[in-house]
Amino acid sequence: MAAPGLFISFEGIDGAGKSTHIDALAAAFRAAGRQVTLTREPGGTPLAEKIRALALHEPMDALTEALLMFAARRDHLRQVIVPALARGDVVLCDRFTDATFAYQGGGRGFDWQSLSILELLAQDAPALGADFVQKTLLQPDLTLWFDIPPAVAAERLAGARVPDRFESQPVAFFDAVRAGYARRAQAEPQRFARINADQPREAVADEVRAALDGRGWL
Ligand SMILES: Nc1ncnc2c1ncn2[C@@H]1O[C@H](COP(=O)(O)OP(=O)(O)OP(=O)(O)O)[C@@H](O)[C@H]1O
Ligand SMILES: Cc1cn([C@H]2C[C@H](O)[C@@H](COP(=O)(O)O)O2)c(=O)[nH]c1=O
Repeated sequence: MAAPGLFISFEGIDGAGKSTHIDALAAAFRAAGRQVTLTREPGGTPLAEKIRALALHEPMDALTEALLMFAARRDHLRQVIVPALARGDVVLCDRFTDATFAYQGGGRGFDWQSLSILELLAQDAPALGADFVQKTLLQPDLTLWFDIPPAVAAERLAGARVPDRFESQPVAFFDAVRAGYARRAQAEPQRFARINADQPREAVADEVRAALDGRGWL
């Protein structure tokens, strides 16, 4: 019998270092014989990538930003995530719904209750496909939260690329985003693994591997 699908998300403030570790984890799963779908949010489909370009570069208010994130996510769920999980793939996703609560909720100050309603709407089950039958919201099986002080992340990003709308925010914004992630992690401690990202790459990789060990996935 094919292995059931597995959904792992990678979260953290900009520059935390999550992208650095996604490819290594994909290689580990492939070496274990698993089919891997590597994707990201906002993005992952042609439509969602167009939304990403708008959300990262065009001026807009917090509600517009939140609506765009969920619109992109719905298309991504329909086109990529749900079909991949149904095939039995390991889905490695660079950000998912926790990012909306952390950035639009924590960072922009948008209220969490409204975000929860949008989350429900974006996952409206019948329209996600006949195979998508579930009673609860789709959440990752594991969320790796790369936690780092904003000043350290900013130093890593400095000069690396032209900053987008989020990357150009002040440290205080990322303090609030980080607090948003902490709140999500506290609410669902079994799903979240906090990775201390303020360490050399090898030490971070060891923590990532330790978070996977014991779950029987690799
Ligand atoms: N442990 C580390 N120590 C020092 N520098 C690191 C470490 N991990 C990653 N970096 C560097 O920090 C920068 C940001 O890393 P990366 O792009 O992986 O972060 P990210 O969390 O994916 O950021 P973003 O969400 O903004 O794309 C890169 O230049 C990367 O080489
Ligand atoms: C999913 C999601 C993302 N964001 C923000 C977080 C980042 O600043 C960018 C994505 O860029 P990355 O370098 O690929 O991580 O978008 C957000 O504000 N809300 C979300 O839901």
